[in-house]
Amino acid sequence: MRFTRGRRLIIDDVDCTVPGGSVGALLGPNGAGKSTLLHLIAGVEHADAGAARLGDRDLAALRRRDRARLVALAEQEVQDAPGLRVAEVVALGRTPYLGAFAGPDEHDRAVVRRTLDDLGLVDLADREYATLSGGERQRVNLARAIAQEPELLLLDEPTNHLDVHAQLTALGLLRALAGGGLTVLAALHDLSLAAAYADHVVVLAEGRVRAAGAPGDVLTPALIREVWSVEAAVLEHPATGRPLIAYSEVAERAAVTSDRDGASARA
Ligand SMILES: Nc1ncnc2c1ncn2[C@@H]1O[C@H](COP(=O)(O)OP(=O)(O)OP(=O)(O)O)[C@@H](O)[C@H]1O
Repeated sequence: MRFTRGRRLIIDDVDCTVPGGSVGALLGPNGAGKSTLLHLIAGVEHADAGAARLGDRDLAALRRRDRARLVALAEQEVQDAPGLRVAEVVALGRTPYLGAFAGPDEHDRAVVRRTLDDLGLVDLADREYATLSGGERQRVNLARAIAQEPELLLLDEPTNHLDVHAQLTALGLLRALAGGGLTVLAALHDLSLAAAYADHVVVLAEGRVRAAGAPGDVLTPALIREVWSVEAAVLEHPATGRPLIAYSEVAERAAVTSDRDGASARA
């Protein structure tokens, strides 16, 4: 997939795959192109070349409503919720399933109730969305996307603003949903959190895939130094055995080269 803004190449022949029914983490420094890639997959932006596929379906070729039944995108802020209460914002996730003049049916209401419960939002259900704290809003945004019951769930920094308990709850829920067949792709900045919850990581740098694969294979000190310009040790979590990244200091900033030979995904 390729995408330019004006004359600037933002996404440069990115070719990556997230296995179905798994949690994928999209990693990379600020400005790497993570949000743009999520927008391209979700159909919010349109690629100059290439396509995002879910199985063998070209997502850009689908009608908007059909695509919304397959793909949900949760961003950090919901802009279109003036005066809406939390339960109403979450119920917006059911819009792709409603008939032209029909209201929500029992299944729609049950999905909203269950999702509010899963994300600890029952007590906030009647609160106005605009009055929520940053972390509360983040959970509502996530709930709205989950209530959409997509096959592919795209999340832009879903743990931003969340306290540790809420982070683990949200990522644990995503893992459970992936166990039921949902495919998740989440842009994350916390490498240890990604390593703890993702089956597959894709590292973007300057609009290109720098590496992709299992977290333990990809997140090496050398790659972290090269992509983020930070010195880090990669330890083993004593309880889970997952990679645990311990940063030590800022490294001299290395130029990201265009050599992609070392990448495990074709870029
Ligand atoms: N509307 C826009 N106009 C011009 N450039 C843009 C626009 N939106 C994004 N960009 C540029 O595209 C590049 C990729 O941005 P993007 O938001 O996808 O990065 P990101 O990896 O999500 O970054 P972050 O971690 O900071 O959220 C950046 O250089 C950004 O400045």
